[in-house]
Amino acid sequence: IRWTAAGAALAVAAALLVVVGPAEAGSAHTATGHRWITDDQGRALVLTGLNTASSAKSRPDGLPWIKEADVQRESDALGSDFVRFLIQWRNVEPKPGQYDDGYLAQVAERVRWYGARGYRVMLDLHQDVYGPKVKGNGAPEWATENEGLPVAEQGQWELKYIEPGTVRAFDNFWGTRTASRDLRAHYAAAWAHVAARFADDPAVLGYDLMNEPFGGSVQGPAFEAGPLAALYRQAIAAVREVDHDSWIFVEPEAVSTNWGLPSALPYLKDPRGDGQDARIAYAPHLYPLPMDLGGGYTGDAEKWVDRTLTSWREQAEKTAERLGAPVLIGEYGLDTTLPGALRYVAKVRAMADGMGAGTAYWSNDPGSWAPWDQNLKPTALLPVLDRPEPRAIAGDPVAYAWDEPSRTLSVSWRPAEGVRGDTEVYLPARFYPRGGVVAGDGSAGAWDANSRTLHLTSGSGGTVSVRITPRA
Ligand SMILES: CN(C)c1ccc(C(=O)NC[C@H]2N[C@H](CO)[C@@H](O)[C@@H]2O)cc1
Repeated sequence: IRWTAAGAALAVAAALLVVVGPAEAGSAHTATGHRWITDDQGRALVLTGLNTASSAKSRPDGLPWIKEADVQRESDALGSDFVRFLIQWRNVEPKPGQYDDGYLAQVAERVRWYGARGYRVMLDLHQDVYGPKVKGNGAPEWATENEGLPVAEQGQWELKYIEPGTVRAFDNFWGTRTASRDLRAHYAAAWAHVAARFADDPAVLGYDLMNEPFGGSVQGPAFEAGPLAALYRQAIAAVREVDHDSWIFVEPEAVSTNWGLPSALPYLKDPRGDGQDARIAYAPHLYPLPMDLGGGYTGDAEKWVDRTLTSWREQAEKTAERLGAPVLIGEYGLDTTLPGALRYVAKVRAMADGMGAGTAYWSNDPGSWAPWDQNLKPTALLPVLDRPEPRAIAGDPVAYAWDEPSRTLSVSWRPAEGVRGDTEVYLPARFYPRGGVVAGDGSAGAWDANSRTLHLTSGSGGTVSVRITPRA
């Protein structure tokens, strides 16, 4: 396959043909239509944050660019409470069966920086284009069996995925060909080693088993329901041997679902249990192809992106329902200097609110995609990401939404048996300089000016619905 604009446009058309019609806010698939990641008080968590960091892909130490002060700055600037933290297999297992615990200690130190500020951390065993030996990142050289086949440099990095050497390396990993060793067993064992290290770390929420999986010469449902599901089952079993409680996040094949095409990922059983006891979460990425093709969110590109968003949500909710899983959008983002880019980001956040999905923006690396520039000064993106949001909802969430024109954050929930504590919402200074005024049910509890969090009690009745506006 050669990814041409025409071919990609065809993919978009195919994606949009599967649209059954917009999943309206308030449809069965919004907040009360799925499971939630909950805290130790049983509260539903709305996880909001960034990916940290793309720089880990290329740094020899496999670590992000940040220092502890950068975590403090993010917390002060965005009020975020979640981070998708990239780690590299090449650093976890530099030699077959030999693990670098010094690397994991470095990772643990950064996890501590986030945990000390109330963040929950998802560890993402990240790859793009398999690994350095085939001009990508992620896998160690010893696990890259490209059999001498070439990988030519490409003007568009994505095209390296379909170079002969890359496809061969993936085929040997997935067992589509017979590799010299069982690479999937090594991958699962590496995850078991990481999970054993972080199983008792209170800041680590869970593990994202593989970034943007690619099936090599096997694509689509044959890949997702075949080798990918098999690897996930192997890794889930390995992790559960050493870590009973962390959440395990699974991603679909990227090349189609990023754009709103369906996933064929099947239900993945958690040895921990079924239903409410299972802790498998669905973590798709969102990158509408029309935006890549059209360069922004205006005119025709905006129309096509909107149709892609509708299709993407429909497909993500269908897959999450099949998996019995909460949804966390593991990546969304763009060059925010593109026309209409900030309206797009705001739209994605509003869609995530309607889905009851967490979000991790791609990425925190200083530059035109990020909330800060190369001098760590705020970009125009920062105020778009720094918006009011529930953080923890003390019951079964019904809906929540931010309306910027009226400066109103609406939150409603049904108190639930066994759920303790208040509903907590983040109110950024830019909209709520003196805190918030609560109208509706429930009463405003303590205002924590330090974390800019308003606590809402649930009262003793049925559904609680509140609207929070700025205090004059
Ligand atoms: C051809 N294939 C397999 C392909 C094409 C395009 C992407 C992609 O844009 N991914 C979106 C972002 N995600 C990564 C990090 O996970 C970033 O580098 C991409 O911008 C992925 C795969």
